Amino acid sequence: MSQTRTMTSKGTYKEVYGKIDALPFDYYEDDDGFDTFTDGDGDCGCDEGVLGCSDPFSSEVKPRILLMGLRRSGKSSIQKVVFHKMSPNETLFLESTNKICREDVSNSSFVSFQIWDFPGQIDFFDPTFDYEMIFRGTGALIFVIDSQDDYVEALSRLHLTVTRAYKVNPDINFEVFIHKVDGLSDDHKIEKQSDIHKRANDDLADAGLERIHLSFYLTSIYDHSIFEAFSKVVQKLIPQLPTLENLLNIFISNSGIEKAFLFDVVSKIYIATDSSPVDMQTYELCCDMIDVVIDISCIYG
Ligand SMILES: Nc1nc2c(ncn2[C@@H]2O[C@H](COP(=O)(O)OP(=O)(O)OP(=O)(O)O)[C@@H](O)[C@H]2O)c(=O)[nH]1
Repeated sequence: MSQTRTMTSKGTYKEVYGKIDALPFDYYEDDDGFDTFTDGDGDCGCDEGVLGCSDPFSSEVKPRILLMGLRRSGKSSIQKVVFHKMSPNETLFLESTNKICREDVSNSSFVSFQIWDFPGQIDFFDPTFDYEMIFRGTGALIFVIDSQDDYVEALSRLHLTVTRAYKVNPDINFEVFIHKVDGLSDDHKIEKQSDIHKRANDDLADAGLERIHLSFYLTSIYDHSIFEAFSKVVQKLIPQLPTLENLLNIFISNSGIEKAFLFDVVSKIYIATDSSPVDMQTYELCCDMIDVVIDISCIYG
């Protein structure tokens, strides 16, 4: 199969498929029908010692996280900011995604999954798309809604996506990111969240599908909310989570430490925490401390 696989300095692998209409049926087969390109950052090569990527081309099946939503809702920005450390302002210059972009995130034995970024404009329910294959191997479907835009169309697309996906694979975790909330006041945020929550659940109830559970998050790439939301999405895909939580509970009760997070240092998502509630300020402080440690280790390392 003609495809490009590159590794960025952040420990992520990326495969880009040229033509989305070539993806479905022969996805895993050799096929020269794919156009290819790299991620363009010229940032290839695996720094094995730092990132611990012992087997970069392992064929092991990883949980799949899909990023879906209307055009310009912010899907690629989320991926770039969380996994490529792109600064939020740089996302203003991102071009629209017109190809399904699949990326392996393999930072540690716990953080190992694939992200599939879908172009906003595709109709993946077109009969030529093998959406069954896509949903069958999916662990989480993140649907991004631009909260600064009118979200009527986004809600109907969300409903369509979720109902189709659920029929194929009822085990998918459905995660809705109410995104770009940086432009909203606190009251407005809560208002939008409850409105979107209500409308999305009403649509499901009308279709007799109230058993489908949607989780909602208020997110923005301009603060830590996107990292926190992604942390929660990833945690649901980690089978060892209860054990990790228990270990952290034991750790804080024996050490007198107030709060413990187990971080993926590369992305700054936390893969587990003890069972006391997460206070956003503590999480932000820990993220900043990680940055300080990395900066200092760069100076002296
Ligand atoms: N204010 C604000 N703008 C954001 C946020 N996230 C993304 N954006 C902006 O939204 C615009 C679209 O972002 P993209 O990431 O290209 O959107 P996309 O969903 O990948 O778009 P397609 O590739 O066309 O499907 C960019 O100008 C981003 O800077 C956010 O949290 N807040």
